[in-house]
Amino acid sequence: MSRPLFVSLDGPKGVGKTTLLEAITKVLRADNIKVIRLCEKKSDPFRRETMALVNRLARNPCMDLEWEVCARFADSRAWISQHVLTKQPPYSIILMDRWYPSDAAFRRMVPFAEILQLNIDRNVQAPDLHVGVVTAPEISWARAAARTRGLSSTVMHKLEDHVACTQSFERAVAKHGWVLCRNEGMIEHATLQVVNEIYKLLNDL
Ligand SMILES: Nc1ncnc2c1ncn2[C@@H]1O[C@H](COP(=O)(O)OP(=O)(O)OP(=O)(O)O)[C@@H](O)[C@H]1O
Ligand SMILES: Cc1cn([C@H]2C[C@H](O)[C@@H](COP(=O)(O)O)O2)c(=O)[nH]c1=O
Repeated sequence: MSRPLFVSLDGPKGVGKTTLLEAITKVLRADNIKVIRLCEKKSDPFRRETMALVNRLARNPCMDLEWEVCARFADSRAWISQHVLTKQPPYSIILMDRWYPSDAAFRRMVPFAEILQLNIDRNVQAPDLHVGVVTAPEISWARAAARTRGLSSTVMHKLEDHVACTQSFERAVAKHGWVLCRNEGMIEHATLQVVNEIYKLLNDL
């Protein structure tokens, strides 16, 4: 297959997505594979306005605002799909830090399935391999808090919200058949699991 293979890693805060992406990149590049590392947050030209809206939603939770937030995230991903993903070189692997349904797992009012549909309706590119990274919420919460940058969340401040978000990701992974990667153990184990999934996919193409 000459088009790039699109792999996304998603999951609650602090589960180790960035750490894992770095480790996977090293392993693949050591095998002479062209790896393009992307991050939804940094590829999105409308990010500042959207996060301002997410902040407003956190202060004033209501259905209309929540729909607006979901639509904006989906619009941004449609933009990235069209202007960034299509520009990547053939025979490469795109590793994306967060993609849909990231925001869906943070939402409490708009149903998960409807947020997925918003993305599908806008032709947001679906990943070839969708990896949901999780840990027990207490572990990711503690790991995130111990980082120099801390939790680094604009709106996520309570462990109970993080627990709900983790459960939401776990349900989505099970329901949609995404690859579940538990990262409670050593990072090398999680890395090997995801790399093996990527090689399986490459072999099947
Ligand atoms: N398997 C592991 N064992 C121990 N510590 C780990 C493991 N994986 C990641 N960590 C550590 O956990 C912390 C959170 O990891 P990381 O920043 O990669 O998470 P993240 O999912 O990218 O977070 P965010 O969603 O906030 O961007 C980091 O300090 C990282 O070094
Ligand atoms: C905390 C939080 C996050 N999101 C969405 C916004 C992005 O798509 C991701 C990234 O969040 P991060 O803080 O950069 O890890 O999640 C959200 O929609 N609502 C939230 O409360």
